[in-house]
Amino acid sequence: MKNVLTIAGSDSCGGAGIQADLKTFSALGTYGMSAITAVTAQNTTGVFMVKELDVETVAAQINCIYDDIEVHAVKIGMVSSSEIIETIGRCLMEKGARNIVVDPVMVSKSKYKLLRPEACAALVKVLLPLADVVTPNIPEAEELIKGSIGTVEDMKQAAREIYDMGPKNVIIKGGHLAGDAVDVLYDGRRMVLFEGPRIATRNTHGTGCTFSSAIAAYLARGYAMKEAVGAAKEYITTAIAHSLALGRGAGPTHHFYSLYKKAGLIHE
Ligand SMILES: Nc1ncnc2c1ncn2[C@@H]1O[C@H](COP(=O)(O)OP(=O)(O)O)[C@@H](O)[C@H]1O
Ligand SMILES: Cc1ncc(COP(=O)(O)O)c(N)n1
Repeated sequence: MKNVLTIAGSDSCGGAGIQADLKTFSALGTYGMSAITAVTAQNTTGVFMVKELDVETVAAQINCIYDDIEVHAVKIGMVSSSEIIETIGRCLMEKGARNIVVDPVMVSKSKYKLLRPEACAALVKVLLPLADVVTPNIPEAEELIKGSIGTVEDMKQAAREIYDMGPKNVIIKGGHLAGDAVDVLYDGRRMVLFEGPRIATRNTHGTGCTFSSAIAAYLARGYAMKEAVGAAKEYITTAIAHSLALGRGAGPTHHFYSLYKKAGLIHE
């Protein structure tokens, strides 16, 4: 069994954040662990409250996991303040963490700011250089490069610019553009495109969390980066295709569809 850690925010409605990450880790046959950075009160219609944890609590969660259990990959999601970002950076360096996936969460689909504006610089300075891969969506990539992205060519250029900020690989996710759902992976030498059909649904709460956690799970299982991203793309496409129309807003992805289908529990 491979063990994967998520360092992220809790989403009370279970569609994004820590909850999406742990479901993804389980569905992909890995053992999931968590260090919570903030507790959010949210549902499919929006984020209603955010309570950041203090840095001692964040550090203690990370340290006690690394002191006891082998961590084969770690995914970092919502980290709202510079202090928490710096603490995570320090802990991961001290513990020699490997297979680090950074999802630079900034704003929720429901338009709530999950990263304090002044913490963006710390994210770039501390987390990007530690990342084996960073996975911005289009608005996050635009914020990082301070420019606008409207085409796949723009995504490639953004990937080059973000690569220069220090991560070993960059994926720009195309979920926010029109047309097919195209993601671009850049490793400093080659640009690889992952193309999936765009699924017509409003139920995309937690897609970015699910995708980055799937990459972490596959890296933990020993996949090379390109193969991990390809497998994660298949996973997220299936999870969106069978997403759940829960609540009055954007419903969540379905993590157990592939497993249930294989077990003969789903008949279509
Ligand atoms: N409607 C959709 N149909 C198919 N794939 C999608 C759709 N929306 C997003 N994706 C894919 O889901 C993954 C997460 O992307 P995105 O939604 O852009 O991230 P985020 O949740 O961070 O905004 C990417 O692989 C993207 O291409
Ligand atoms: C705790 C937490 N982490 C991340 C997201 C982003 O997910 P989305 O962009 O789908 O709203 C979220 N809404 N909540």
